[in-house]
Amino acid sequence: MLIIGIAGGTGCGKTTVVNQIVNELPENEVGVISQDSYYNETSHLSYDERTKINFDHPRAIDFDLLYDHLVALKNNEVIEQPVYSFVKHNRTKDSILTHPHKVMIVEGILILTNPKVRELFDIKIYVHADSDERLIRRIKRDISERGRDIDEVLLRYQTTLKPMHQQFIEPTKEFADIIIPNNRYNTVAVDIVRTIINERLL
Ligand SMILES: Nc1ncnc2c1ncn2[C@@H]1O[C@H](COP(=O)(O)OP(=O)(O)O)[C@@H](O)[C@H]1O
Ligand SMILES: O=c1ccn([C@@H]2O[C@H](COP(=O)(O)O)[C@@H](O)[C@H]2O)c(=O)[nH]1
Repeated sequence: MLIIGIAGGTGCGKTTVVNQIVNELPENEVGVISQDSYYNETSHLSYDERTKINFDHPRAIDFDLLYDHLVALKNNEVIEQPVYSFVKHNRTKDSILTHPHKVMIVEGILILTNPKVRELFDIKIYVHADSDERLIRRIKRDISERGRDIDEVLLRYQTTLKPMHQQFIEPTKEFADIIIPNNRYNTVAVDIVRTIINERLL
């Protein structure tokens, strides 16, 4: 199994890059794990308390579960990947049966911050987009897809997204084997990553 970690700040285009890679590979050979599925289970908190969580700090993520799931997949076991709701700020009661594949892609803002998880990656990729570009994309996406308004996104950006990005996310660029510049759609970089995957799969 080849495990690829794709990190980068919110709105940099990780999900988009993953989809571009996956779309060109045979369906049965690639699986995707999202770090977002591994936000801590917080049913013991009220909705208001959950809105105050700092979702951009590494301690918001259940890295132990993510690590256990990746090891299980490596051992050819099927896992139950939790499903997260950005509207409720919590895991739902559902899970997705995720089967091991020749290529497993793990994407998320903080996945390169955890040393144990980082060690499991055969290829580490960091997707870069400038912070103004990321903020614009985040505003548009969170309003249209995640039930937020402009004040919520801007307040969160100033209070947590920006400082956490500088403290935890941007520094993980140094762990990357490949950095994809993604201020514009970068099909050349995606082609290169796909070629590397195909070579490793031979
Ligand atoms: N290179 C790009 N240029 C313009 N918009 C992009 C680009 N990559 C992604 N987007 C858009 O930006 C938003 C955030 O992208 P997404 O892939 O969800 O980022 P991430 O997963 O890193 O948060 C989406 O609406 C997506 O369509
Ligand atoms: O309940 C939540 C949990 C997380 N977030 C934000 O999501 C992004 C990470 O997702 P990307 O798809 O990589 O953007 C992170 O910046 C959290 O702040 C949220 O808004 N609500």
